[in-house]
Amino acid sequence: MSSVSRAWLRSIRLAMPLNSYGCCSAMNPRPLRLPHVLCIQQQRSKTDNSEQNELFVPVSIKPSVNDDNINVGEELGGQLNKADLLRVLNMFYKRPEIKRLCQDSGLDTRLFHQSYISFRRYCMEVESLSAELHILLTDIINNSGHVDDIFPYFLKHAKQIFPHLECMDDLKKISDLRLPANWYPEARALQRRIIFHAGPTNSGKTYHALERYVNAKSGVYCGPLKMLAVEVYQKTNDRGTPCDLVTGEERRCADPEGQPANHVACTVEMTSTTTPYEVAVIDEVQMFRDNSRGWAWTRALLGVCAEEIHLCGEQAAIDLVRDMCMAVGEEVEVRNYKRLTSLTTLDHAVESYNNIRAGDCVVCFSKNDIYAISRQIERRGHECAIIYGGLPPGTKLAQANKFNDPDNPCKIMVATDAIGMGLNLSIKRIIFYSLIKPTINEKGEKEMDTITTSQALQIAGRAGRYGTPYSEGEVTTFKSADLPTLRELMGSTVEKIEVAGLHPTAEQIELFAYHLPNATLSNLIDIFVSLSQVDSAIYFMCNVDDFKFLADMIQHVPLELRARYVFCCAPINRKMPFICTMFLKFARQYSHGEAITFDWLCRQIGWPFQAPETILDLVHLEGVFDVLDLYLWLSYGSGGPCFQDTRSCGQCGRQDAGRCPSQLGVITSPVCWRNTETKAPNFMYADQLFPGDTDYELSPQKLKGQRQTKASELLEENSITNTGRRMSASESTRLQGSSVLGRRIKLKESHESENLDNMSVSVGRGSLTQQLLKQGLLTPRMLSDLQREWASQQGGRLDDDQSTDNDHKNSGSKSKYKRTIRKPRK
Ligand SMILES: Nc1ncnc2c1ncn2[C@@H]1O[C@H](COP(=O)(O)OP(=O)(O)OP(=O)(O)O)[C@@H](O)[C@H]1O
Ligand SMILES: [Mg+2]
Repeated sequence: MSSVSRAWLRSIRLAMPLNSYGCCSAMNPRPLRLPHVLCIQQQRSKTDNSEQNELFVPVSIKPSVNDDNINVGEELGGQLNKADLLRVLNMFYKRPEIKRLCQDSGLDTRLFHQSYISFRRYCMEVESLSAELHILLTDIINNSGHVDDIFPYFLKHAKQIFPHLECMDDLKKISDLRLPANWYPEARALQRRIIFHAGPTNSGKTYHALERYVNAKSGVYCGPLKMLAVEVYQKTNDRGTPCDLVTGEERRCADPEGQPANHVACTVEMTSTTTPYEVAVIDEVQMFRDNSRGWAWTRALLGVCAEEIHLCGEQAAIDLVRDMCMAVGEEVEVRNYKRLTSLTTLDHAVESYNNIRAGDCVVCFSKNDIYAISRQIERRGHECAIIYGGLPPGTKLAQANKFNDPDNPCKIMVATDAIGMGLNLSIKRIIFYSLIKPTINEKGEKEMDTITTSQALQIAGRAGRYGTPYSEGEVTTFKSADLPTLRELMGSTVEKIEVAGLHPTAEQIELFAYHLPNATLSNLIDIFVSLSQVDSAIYFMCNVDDFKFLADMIQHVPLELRARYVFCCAPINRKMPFICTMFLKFARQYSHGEAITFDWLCRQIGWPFQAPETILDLVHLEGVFDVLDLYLWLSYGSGGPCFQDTRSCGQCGRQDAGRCPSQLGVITSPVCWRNTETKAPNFMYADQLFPGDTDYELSPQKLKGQRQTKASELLEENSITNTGRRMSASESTRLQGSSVLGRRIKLKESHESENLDNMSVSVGRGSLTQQLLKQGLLTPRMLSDLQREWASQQGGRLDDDQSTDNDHKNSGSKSKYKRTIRKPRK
């Protein structure tokens, strides 16, 4: 981690007084909830100025060129002796009076020292000093002037290399985040009705809010996950209310002509704060406290222009919502709900893969575990649906649909906590494979920590959903040793949510850049965070590490600040080098004004590619999917903490900028899809940077739709499950030594109980069977007939062990088929 990041982290530690997750709250107990005015705090005290000052990087000063070669100072006062000059300057530096004067002018010891070094170098090296300074220095050397008289010249120099000294008050004003509600004048002009649907998981909170939404004249649903936004989009359209879908990477219009519908289901980051709605639903509002995404919920609550706002979430967030709304004079009506079905914590762990049965969902927190668990389950003849964060949304949805489909034999799910919020899945029993989740700490190090009560309850809450075949949910662990911890978590109540996230907006950063034109974007963010003031009784500054990481990565690429800001908001996994490389390439192409065509993209990602054969191939493919997602995200230029807050599109002047088809246009004028003069769609202009294949007749939405389809086809076809099945033992051997991940996977595989040779048989067979089923060449019935026929040809009888195996009882004929074919190979 760079020293800047470290400094920033130090500052954010100070800046986040009461993070409900973090150690800060332990060190710094939360003050009583006092009226706002009383508890507004500056994030750090004056004594912390030195930490702030560390963030300011001196600007190098180029000496002015003396064109006419006339050195007036030298002509009047004679040439300066360098040794004498150095002596005088050092004398100046050592004077305590000067130090005091500097301190009064905002120069702490560090800034004073840096300013002095720069000033000394300037005086010693410059071709000709200003006449006044030259004469003053000559006088001091000749004992006819006082060394303190250098101070005004020194201070002028210091202000040149540290421009913030001139505008500290302005910077503090810009970074004053104490009244975030004032950022949304449209919302403030309304008298909004706020209804909080509070209760445990599966209590019908979202259901009741959505009932109101669907029946309203217009509405926006703001969800925490793309999957949830898609679920609402589909359900709303199914009920005959046209509804659009807006996520960072995707736009779907209910209307074939692309006319916006009155209803929109979006991810919370995409909420428009300028479009008026009758009803807004903001789901999973306990996410206010999320360290990286919390700002999006805060923005949605404070900014959405709706007559009625329905919030759904944990009871733990009620007080916080009340406080936030009280500040703007809005009352909160709370509706409490009870869980609709039972959820029982079992008193025994699962312990063996043989005990996994239909309706089970095994939850783990690492991709390696996903691979290992799904293989073990598939080896026992069960098909698995797999959901984890890194999978593309389309694939996740397909997996969820497959699992929920009563006619699909796939009845076991392996998932990470990506399923943990709001989703309705046909799960009978949640099995925690582990209760330890890796997290990245402040120093960027990986830490293993037990999941929080809220996480445990949210994940467990997926079992026994109302309206599914499993009306009684169960939760347990895989290992017996974890059971007491789970019981403790399940018996705890979620801690009150104290603070909601905030994030600097593009406008604020732009104003900072105006005052500090030489600072890098990452540095501007550091300074902003460090200077900012928040009402710490209610708000905290979200973590901006990812933003800064991307800003550092593209710092050397010449970009306008707004475009740079858009790039840095891209939701990418910075741990994937391939994605980072592509991110840089996108930024470079953009900077050169070169079109980022789909053909160009395909060349970069090596399209068309073959189906992955090893886990490393698969990991790479996931990276490719993310790159396609990034491409789509950039082509919409969406997301980011402030984009939809722009009052009107910079290019076309459209007021409802949140719905402007080219959201990037709202921010970075070069790619607005409308012609500035005529306000007519301007496809050439829009397609300048993210054009479609060749067909400029299509609207940008359609072009993007095409790419989206192409992308999701790739994603679908090459999902992890297919790859997992394709992989054989010999193939996985090739992973050995090829990367850390490869080595880890190899290690895991070598510990797996069954031999890999067997796996390759069943795995390969599964894949062919699936293909045949998919192509319609084989029906499930034909398959079971075939299995029976084959079994009888092979000697017909299942051995005793197999016939009593629980797996077989639950998974039907398919598992028998696999066991039977293994025997001859042995
Ligand atoms: N009154 C109802 N009539 C019919 N179905 C309902 C009713 N209430 C809830 N449901 C259904 O029950 C399931 C769970 O409800 P819902 O998703 O609203 O729960 P929730 O409280 O929002 O849960 P979570 O906290 O997990 O998001 C959904 O499939 C929903 O459609
Ligand atoms: Mg819900």
